[in-house]
Amino acid sequence: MDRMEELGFRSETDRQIFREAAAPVELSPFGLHSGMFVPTLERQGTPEQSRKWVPLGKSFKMIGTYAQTELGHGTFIRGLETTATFDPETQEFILDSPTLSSIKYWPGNVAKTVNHCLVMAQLYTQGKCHGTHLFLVQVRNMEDHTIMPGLEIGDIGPKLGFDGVDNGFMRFNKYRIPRMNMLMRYAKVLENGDYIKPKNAKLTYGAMVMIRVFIVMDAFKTLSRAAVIAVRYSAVRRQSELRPGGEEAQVMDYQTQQYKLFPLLATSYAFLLAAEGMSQIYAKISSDIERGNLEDMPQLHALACGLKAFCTWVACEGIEVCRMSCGGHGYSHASGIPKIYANIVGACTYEGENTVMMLQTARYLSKCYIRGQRGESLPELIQYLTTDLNVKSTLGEDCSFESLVAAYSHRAARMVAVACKLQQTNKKKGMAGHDAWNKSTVPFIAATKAHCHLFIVRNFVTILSQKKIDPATHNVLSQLCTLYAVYGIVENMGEFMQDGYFNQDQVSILNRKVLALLEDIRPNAVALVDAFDYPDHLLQSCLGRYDGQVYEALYEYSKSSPLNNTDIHSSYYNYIRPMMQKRSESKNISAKL
Ligand SMILES: CCCCCCCC/C=C\CCCCCCCCCCC/C=C/C(=O)SCCNC(=O)CCNC(=O)[C@H](O)C(C)(C)COP(=O)(O)OP(=O)(O)OC[C@H]1O[C@@H](n2cnc3c(N)ncnc32)[C@H](O)[C@@H]1OP(=O)(O)O
Ligand SMILES: Cc1cc2nc3c(=O)[nH]c(=O)nc-3n(C[C@H](O)[C@H](O)[C@H](O)COP(=O)(O)OP(=O)(O)OC[C@H]3O[C@@H](n4cnc5c(N)ncnc54)[C@H](O)[C@@H]3O)c2cc1C
Repeated sequence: MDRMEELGFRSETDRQIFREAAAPVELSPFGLHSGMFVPTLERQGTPEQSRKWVPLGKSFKMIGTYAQTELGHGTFIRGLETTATFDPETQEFILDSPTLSSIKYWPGNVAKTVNHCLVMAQLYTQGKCHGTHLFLVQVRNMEDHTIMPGLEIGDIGPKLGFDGVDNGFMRFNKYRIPRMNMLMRYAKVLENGDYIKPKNAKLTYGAMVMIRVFIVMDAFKTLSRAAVIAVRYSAVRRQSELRPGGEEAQVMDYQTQQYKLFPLLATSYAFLLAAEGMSQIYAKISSDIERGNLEDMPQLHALACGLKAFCTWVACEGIEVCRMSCGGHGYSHASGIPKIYANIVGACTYEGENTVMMLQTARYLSKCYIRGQRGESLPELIQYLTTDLNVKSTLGEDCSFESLVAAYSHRAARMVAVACKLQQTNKKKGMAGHDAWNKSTVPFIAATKAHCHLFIVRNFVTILSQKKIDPATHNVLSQLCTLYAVYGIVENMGEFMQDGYFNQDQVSILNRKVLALLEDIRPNAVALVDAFDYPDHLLQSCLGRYDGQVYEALYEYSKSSPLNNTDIHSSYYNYIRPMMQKRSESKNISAKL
């Protein structure tokens, strides 16, 4: 923290880059403090509350996290059981964990690190429940870091990854906090206990929307790092004879290796641009919301949910492909890839479990579809829903951007229509609304993935069409954009072909194009990963080193393994030798052994 001050790092992005450089493969134990706790105080507190608490948070005089999930509920926020009951006599809220399932469980850094939490709890005042709200709660003594009386706090134990984060549990036993510790920017409890409700109850969910936007950028960062490692290693690794009797080939010269890695390289560039686009949309709409204009809040929620789920699912699958494309060495921590995977795969769950997030976007698409059918105007990003589904593709040998975007628009519009019609058919069969919805959610998930895929392809094309880029760079980026789009069609051909949108010749064109693009990109593959400019320190990979000295690095890495500190391990003396001695004393063992 002090070093960041010395270096004059003011922006959160610069600070995050510094944190990643300082701790390249472990998530910071202060990440949630900086990424969720402080921004939520800024956005959900009154001006007075922000003025009081944000400086304390930014100077680390107060260290906090976001404590929402409980043993019994993570997804269903309205089902959270922690209570915050207002006591007008003492002007306090009484926080309580009334049941075993209400114990806060999972909040990052709650176990040993933080001294404060933002706690999501059901607000009760004047005998009435007003739903979930956020409360600032001191959980440890500021002098000696002991747990405050009335609280039970601990670590939840080992996890798949996220080792730098002490996820914990926390139980409240009639724990009192001042009335003014409720974040009251949008909802308030007056001294007499009167509840002033917010313009929109979902404003208290704002912190999650913000982090979902961050996670889209995380999906890019993690996938691109794995791609850098795998592509560089594929340039160094020689294995097997491509030409009989010739020298062993760079594995990157095998078409199958190119088909594994180059679409992921293209996806990395697509996700970077999508994350930047998402961040710009978030900045605009969240500032509108802060000024009281909530009109685009549903669109922001739907886009953040959908992209967070789509990008983390694709990134995690892609990181695994990168690992496997490095053979045995990819399975070693020396490659750096297992750690990348272990730290990001949780993102498919945290900040909104991906399926549930996709269904939020699906719900928004369903409503927009109905509005479109009525001829009502739709937000620009959704206008494709009114695409004429009788139109066929005009795709030619050149696989133009226009024909590719049209294909993705058609696919998404068709799939949303199929899901909505199933939902409507279910209703006509007499199903209740919630059953008609539930019995159409599988097609809605597929349609929502198509919707997100369209956003990313269209965004990539738009940026290439609008940005001033030198011709050589534009040519290579256009190859990546075309590869991302064509590969997505080839890999999901059934969804594009179901209504005969492409003819047989066009399918052949696409299958030929994806292979041709692999050859086009091959000469620039290493340059395209070098362009991300990740220092070796950040990659922590013997396989992805900039200098390509892979075997030297692996040998040094292995020699440094703690198991090599002694030639004979204590297990020989404690177990192996006694076992062998016992065997050799046995009568039926031949002395000749
Ligand atoms: C550890 C390292 C951290 C590093 C941190 C950063 C460091 C530095 C900073 C910058 C760099 C950033 C890099 C960080 C990268 C990320 C790190 C993340 C760390 C991981 C920490 C994890 C934290 C957590 O997991 S916190 C808990 C998250 N929990 C959830 O997300 C719960 C998900 N569930 C929900 O959101 C809701 O239950 C729901 C939306 C699924 C349903 O809500 P419900 O009230 O039931 O509403 P529903 O009936 O479905 O819908 C009613 C209408 O309301 C609309 N709506 C719902 N939600 C919203 C919303 N948020 N906004 C707007 N509108 C909403 C919904 O659409 C309905 O509308 P309709 O019109 O009626 O259809
Ligand atoms: C690494 C990590 C860090 C975390 N950090 C924090 C933190 O700092 N603070 C915090 O408060 N929480 C944190 N969490 C908790 C996290 O937010 C929750 O785990 C997440 O919201 C998912 O909720 P859940 O665990 O209840 O899953 P569930 O919702 O129980 O998921 C189980 C299954 O049920 C399905 N499901 C649930 N609801 C529906 C539905 N309506 N329709 C269809 N299917 C459904 C899901 O798709 C899933 O397949 C963290 C979790 C992890 C893994």
